[in-house]
Amino acid sequence: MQSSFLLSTPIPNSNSPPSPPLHFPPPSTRTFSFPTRIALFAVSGRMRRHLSSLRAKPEIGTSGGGGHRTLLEYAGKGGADVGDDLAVLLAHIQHACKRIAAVVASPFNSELGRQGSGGGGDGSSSSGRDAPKPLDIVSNDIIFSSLRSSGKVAVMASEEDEVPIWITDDGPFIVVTDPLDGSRNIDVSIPTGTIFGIYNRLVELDHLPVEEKAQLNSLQSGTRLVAAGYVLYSSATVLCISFGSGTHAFTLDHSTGEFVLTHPSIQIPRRGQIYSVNDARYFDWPDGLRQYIDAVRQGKGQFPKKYSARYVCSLVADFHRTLIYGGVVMNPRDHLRLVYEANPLSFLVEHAGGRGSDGKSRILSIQPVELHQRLPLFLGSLEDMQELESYDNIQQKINPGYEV
Ligand SMILES: O=P(O)(O)OC[C@H]1O[C@](O)(COP(=O)(O)O)[C@@H](O)[C@@H]1O
Repeated sequence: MQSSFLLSTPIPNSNSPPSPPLHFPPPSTRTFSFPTRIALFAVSGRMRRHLSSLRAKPEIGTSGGGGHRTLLEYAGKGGADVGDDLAVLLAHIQHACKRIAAVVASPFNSELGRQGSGGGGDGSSSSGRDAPKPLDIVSNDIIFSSLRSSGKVAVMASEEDEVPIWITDDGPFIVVTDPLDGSRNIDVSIPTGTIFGIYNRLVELDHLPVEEKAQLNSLQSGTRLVAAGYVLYSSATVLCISFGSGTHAFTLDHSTGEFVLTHPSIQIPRRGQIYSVNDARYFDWPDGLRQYIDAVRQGKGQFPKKYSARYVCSLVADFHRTLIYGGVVMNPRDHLRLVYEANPLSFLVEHAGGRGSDGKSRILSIQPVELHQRLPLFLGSLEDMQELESYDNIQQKINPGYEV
C-alpha cells in the first residue's frame, strides 16, 4: 500500500508545468489493524506536508526556486547591493562560466584537450609560461568576449595572454583571470576551474599610454580587490565569490540555469585534518616543510590526530575542499601565479576566516611586479597555517620543472 502510494504520486519538479492541487485519499481502513491505521495516517500526513513543501512557491526574490537566492539576486539591491556596474559584470562572468562548464563537459572536447598548442619543445612559451592547451584558449576567448560585451571592463589580464588587454577606456573595472586552471586534467575528466579577481580602474593612470596603464592597473596589490571568485567545474558547478564581506558559494541549478546560494558566509574551520600537496616532491622540499608533513602525518603536530592527504592537482578543486573541510592546500615551489591565482584565492580564504601566504608573507600584501609572477602558495585554516609557517623553512627552492 505504502510503496504503491509513493510510486503513483507524481513528485513535482521545477521543469514540470504547475500541477493541480494534490489530493491524497485516506488509506483504506478496512483491512488494517488499529495501530497500522494510525501509522499509515501519520505517514500520509507527513508525506502530504513534505510534498506540499516541495511545491511551495519560492519566496519573493528567490527565483532560483526552493527558497534559494540566485547569485544576481544576492548581489542586487535586496542583497549585498554591489552596485549596478558590478552586477552587470557579474552577470557576464557567470554567463561565461556556464559556457565554459558546457565546453569542459562536452563529448567533443577530447581531441581539443589532448593537443598541445604553440610553445617551446619543453611545453613552455617563450616567456616561460606553460604552453596553453586549446581548451585554455577557448576558455580565454569566452571570458574575453563576455567581459568586452559587458562594457564594464577596462583591462583583462589573463594567464593566457602575454600582456594585459585594454578593452574600453571608460570601463570601471580591471579583471585578472586564469580562465581554465587545471586544464592538464581535462583528458581524464578531473575537476577544473576558473579563477578571477576584480579591481577598480585607477583613474589617476588614465593619462598614461595604453600599454603602461593596462600593465599598472593589472599589478594592483591584492588588498585592493573589490571582488574575487572561482568557478569549480566538477560533479556540481560551483561559483564561490566574495565582495569583501564574507565568502559565499552558489551552485548551478541545471534545471533553471541559475547559480543559487548554497553556502552562505562560509567559515573555514579553524583547524582541519587534511593536507593537500604533491608529495612526490618530498625529496626536493626544504627541511621545515618535511618536518611539518612528517609531524601532522603521525599526529605529532599541535593537533594530536593523524592528518589525511588529499591532492587532486587542480588548484580550484583542492582549494574548494580546503575551504569547506579545513586544513591546508599548498604548492611550495614557485609555480602558481600571484596576480590571477594566489591573490583571488587568498582574498576568498581571508574572508572565510583563513589565511593565504607564500610561506613567509601574507599574499595580499605582496606588491606584484609582473603579470605572470610565480610564487609558493599556502592557503588554509588559520591554526593550520600558523603551525605550518612556524616551521619557517617551507618554500621549495629547487624547481626542476617536473614532467607531470
Ligand atoms: O605540478 P604541481 O606542483 O603539483 O602543481 C599542480 C598545480 O598546478 C596547476 O595545475 C596550475 O598549473 P597550470 O596553470 O600550469 O595548469 C594547479 O591546478 C595545480 O594545483
